[in-house]
Amino acid sequence: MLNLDFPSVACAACLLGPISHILLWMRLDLDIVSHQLLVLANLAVLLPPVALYFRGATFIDAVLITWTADICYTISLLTSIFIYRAFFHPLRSYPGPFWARISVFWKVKHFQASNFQAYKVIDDLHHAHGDIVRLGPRQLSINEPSAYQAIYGAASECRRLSHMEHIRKNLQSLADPAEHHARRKVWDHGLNAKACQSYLPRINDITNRLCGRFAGFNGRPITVNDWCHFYTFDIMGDLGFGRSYGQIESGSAHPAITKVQNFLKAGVIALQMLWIVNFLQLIPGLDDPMRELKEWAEQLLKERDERTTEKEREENRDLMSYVEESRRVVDSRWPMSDKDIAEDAVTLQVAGSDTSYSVLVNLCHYLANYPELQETIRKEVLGTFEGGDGSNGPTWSRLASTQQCPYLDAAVNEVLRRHAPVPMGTMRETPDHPMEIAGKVIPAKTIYDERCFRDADKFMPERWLDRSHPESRTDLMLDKRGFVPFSMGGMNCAGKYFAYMEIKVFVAKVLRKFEIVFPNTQLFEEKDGHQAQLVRDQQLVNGTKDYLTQWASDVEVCFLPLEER
Ligand code: HEM
Repeated sequence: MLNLDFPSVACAACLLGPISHILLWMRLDLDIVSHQLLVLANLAVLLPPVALYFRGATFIDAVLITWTADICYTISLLTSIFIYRAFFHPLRSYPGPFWARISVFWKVKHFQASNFQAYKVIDDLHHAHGDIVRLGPRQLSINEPSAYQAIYGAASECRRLSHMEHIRKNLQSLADPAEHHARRKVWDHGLNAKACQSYLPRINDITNRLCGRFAGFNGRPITVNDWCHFYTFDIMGDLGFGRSYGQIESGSAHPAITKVQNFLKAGVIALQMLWIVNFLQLIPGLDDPMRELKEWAEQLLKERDERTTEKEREENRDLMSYVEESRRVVDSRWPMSDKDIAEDAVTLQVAGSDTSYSVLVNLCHYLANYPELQETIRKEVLGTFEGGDGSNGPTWSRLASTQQCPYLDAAVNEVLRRHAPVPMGTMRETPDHPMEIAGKVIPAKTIYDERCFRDADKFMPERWLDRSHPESRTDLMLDKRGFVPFSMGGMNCAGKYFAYMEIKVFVAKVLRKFEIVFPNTQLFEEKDGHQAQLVRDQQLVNGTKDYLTQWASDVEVCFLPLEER
């Protein structure tokens, strides 16, 4: 019979904890190797008892000694991680909640407890601890505009988190700057000013259809959120695959899109613990809405190829026709499969719709809440339509002009400032060596979250007006570098131009046809004045959720038809 020395095994396991922490665990990216580690952990529980049994130990003794070793090892490893993260980690001098130093679970718990208003949790932390806060074991949040260039700028050494690519590989998750740059060039061709203008007739057409639906409500109150979602997704469907999702016509959400939205709700938590996503992906049959959307994107691309000839697609180019070009033009070092193209198609759908939608919802609120602003913008946009019945839409060069439509531009920017569609911004990681950011040396492999305006919590488009404008309030603009809704640098939003176009065409067409009012405007006007406007604005802000992209508060308004002008 094999003699087992329990105390010696327990002592050896306790020693192995800190040694393996220093030599192995601190060097591994746990988000990437999590499932291999899970397999190893299972083997560590199952194999030793079998080996010991065959070497003559009793089955009970073999199991007990393995469990003793596993438990001692786990406790000593966790203690070592705890002591290191709390007192010896290179980020130890940065302030923040104690438990946030120890585990990402602190953040996850507080994000969830805030009812998915993570930006408020982060804002409170900055008020309590200053501009740089330790938000996780190896994560800092930096609320200092002078740092943005160093973190996101084109010359920055910071990268996207490499483990994102291991979950899903698409343009938006690519960490390698060279591969990203090669693929991004193609997108830039499809989303530059010239290309966007070629999409204008299709955007006009979809906006006309939306206005037709609004007219059908005959001034009855509607919650605009769904309609703005239908609008932005239908536009992306049409421009992506040459086929709208038909949501404006049906008045109901496409099932695949509902799935994506549910997925994004979980995404804000999943992003903090990508190792869990790795595990979940291993479970066969587990519902994966993104996979479903990708398969469906592949199907739509196939149908589009069958429906149209290459020549037709070349004559009537849509966004996906540029993305598909990646296969031919991107360096052979990074070959692209049909699945990669479908991944990019999904990126286009989500990045292009779930962002602009919230800007439209919030704009509807402000236009209804500030009737004078609405009338000013209406006068501006009416001057951009040339004759006819307006169905061809406004002249883009006029609509885009900050000289001709200064308040429209200012209102859109003010909404983007106050209600960033990607509320927490995007994360970056320092390189393999420490670097200086905002006057501080930030250790290697640190992850950032990000976030300057007088009366920052007030909706004041005037802060955006050019100095030469009589209503300009440039005194409210302290540091424009704090305005980065589209991020910055070579990995910034590819669809910025498109987004401004879509939003401004929506406003121009809607204001030409309707007056936007709250259902109870009469009541408000009699009872209260500016104070009530501020209260309503604050309610709008308070109801905003962060599901990776912004989930706007419900906005109920009436579209009262105007005499054709
Ligand atoms: C108001 C609307 C929008 C906002 C605020 C916005 C914001 C953003 C942000 C913050 C990013 C992340 C950049 C980073 O990683 O640093 C991003 C990426 C991206 N956006 Fe937008 N976006 C908007 C609309 C659009 C539209 C309409 C499209 C497409 C037509 C689009 C396409 C993309 C793409 C393709 C990426 C990935 C870029 C890359 O990785 O190179 N976005 N956007």
